[in-house]
Amino acid sequence: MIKVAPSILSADYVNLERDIKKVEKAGAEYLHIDVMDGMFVPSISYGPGWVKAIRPISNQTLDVHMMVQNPERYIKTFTDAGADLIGVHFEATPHIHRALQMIKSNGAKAEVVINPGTSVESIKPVLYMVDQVLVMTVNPGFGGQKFIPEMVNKIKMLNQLKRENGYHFDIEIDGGVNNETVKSAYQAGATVAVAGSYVFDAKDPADRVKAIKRATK
Ligand SMILES: O=C(CO)[C@@H](O)[C@H](O)COP(=O)(O)O
Ligand SMILES: [Fe+2]
Repeated sequence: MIKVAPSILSADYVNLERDIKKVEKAGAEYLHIDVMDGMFVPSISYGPGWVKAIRPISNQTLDVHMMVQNPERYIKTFTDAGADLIGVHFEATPHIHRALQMIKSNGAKAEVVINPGTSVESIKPVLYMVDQVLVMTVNPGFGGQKFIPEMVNKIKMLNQLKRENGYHFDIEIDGGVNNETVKSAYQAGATVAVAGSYVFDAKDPADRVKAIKRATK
């Protein structure tokens, strides 16, 4: 069964604690926190203050997706705030190896993220050192977009590289995930599913977390 990472981007910010408790109780192992800087992506979302505020009210893995240009500048701020896992985009820095090293040396799990237009080939040199790879299944910047099915092939390639080299990283998908789109990704080897609008735009977010899990039984 896939692990579920609800993205608070689509939660009710005024009732954030209530929404987080609902998905945690429903069995969501991760909480996905989308940090957007208005440069790497057009939107601006929230920063380390949110991670610090959420840390004491959730036992979930706090999964920080940094959509930030030159993320090295902020890694320590986010690990100090309580992030368990930090994702940095291959496209956001000329120093992806250094950025991943920084995450690990600050005590968090390190994730490399690739946009839909970036190949698996380009991140091969850092696969030996990561705890998780995030395959974007939409172009980053906004919730509520449509899953790009062509990305499933990248999951297959990553899964094969895992097998061939004895790597243990998780493979996460992010964007347009629901109880239907998750199926092919799971079959290809995805182990963690981010879902924002599908979970939080629903009347009952707990049901949606369970529906994603059921679809991958
Ligand atoms: O990183 C992002 C968007 O850039 C995501 O984490 C979104 O929050 C996913 O939203 P949905 O596509 O599930 O609505
Ligand atoms: Fe995300």
